[in-house]
Amino acid sequence: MTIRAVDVRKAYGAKGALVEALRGVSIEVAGGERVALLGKSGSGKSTLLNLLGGLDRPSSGGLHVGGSDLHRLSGREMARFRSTTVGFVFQSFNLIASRTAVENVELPMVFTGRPRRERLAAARGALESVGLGARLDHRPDQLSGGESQRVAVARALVNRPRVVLADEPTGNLDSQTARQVMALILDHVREHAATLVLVTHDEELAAACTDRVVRLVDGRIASGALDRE
Ligand SMILES: Nc1ncnc2c1ncn2[C@@H]1O[C@H](COP(=O)(O)OP(=O)(O)OP(=O)(O)O)[C@@H](O)[C@H]1O
Repeated sequence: MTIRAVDVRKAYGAKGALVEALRGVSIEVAGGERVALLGKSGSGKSTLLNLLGGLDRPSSGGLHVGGSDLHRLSGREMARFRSTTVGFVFQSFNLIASRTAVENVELPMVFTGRPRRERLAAARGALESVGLGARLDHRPDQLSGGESQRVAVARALVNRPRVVLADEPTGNLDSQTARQVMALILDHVREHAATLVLVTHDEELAAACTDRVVRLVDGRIASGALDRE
C-alpha cells in the first residue's frame, strides 16, 4: 500500500509558543517498500510517523495512504483506518497495564466485528507465533521488556496490516532481543508485502532492515524523499 505525504506541516502549541515540528515534508513510500526515518532528536520523526498512521492530524498538507485521504477522514473513519490498515509498534510498548497479554492482542480486533471466541483464538495464535504461548494470561508488569515488545508486535500485526509503522521498536531492548523483534516485523512485511516505515537512531539497523533511508533535519527532509535519490 503506497504512502504519500504532500507538503505536510505540523505545529504544536499556541501563537507565541509555537513549535514547528514539520515544515513542509513531502515523501512517497511504495507498497511493499521498507523505509527508515533517521534524524536527530526533535527533528520530527515521531511526528511524521504519527501523521502517516492517522494518530494525529497535520496543520496543513495532504496525507494519502492507499485509497484514503487521511486529512479528509472523520474521527470515526480515522479510527477504522488505523485498526484495519496500520500496525504500530512503539519504543515503550504501550500495552494496557490492566489487561493480560491475550486481551492486549485482542483489542485491535474489537473493531472488526469478529466474535469474541474467534478474536481470542486469533490472539492466542498471534502470541504463539511470537513465542509467547506460555505467557497468554500474564499482565505487562509480569513480562520482561522483550516479552512486552513481542506482545506489542503480536498486537500490531494481528489484523494483518498492509502498513507497519515502528517508532524505535528496539530502543529499549538488548541486541539479541532486538534482532528477534525486528525479524518478527520483517517477516510480516515480507509475507504480506506490507509497507514499513521504521523510525530509528541506529544507522546499522536502518541499513540492515530497510531499502531506503530518509533523513529529517529540523522538520524538513534532507535526503532520501524519492527512491531515485
Ligand atoms: N505534543 C507535543 N506538543 C508540543 N510539542 C511537541 C509535541 N510533540 C512533539 N513536539 C515537538 O516537536 C518537535 C519534533 O518532535 P518529534 O517527537 O517528532 O521528534 P523526533 O525526531 O521523533 O525526536 P526523538 O528522536 O527524540 O524521539 C520537537 O521539538 C518536540 O519538542
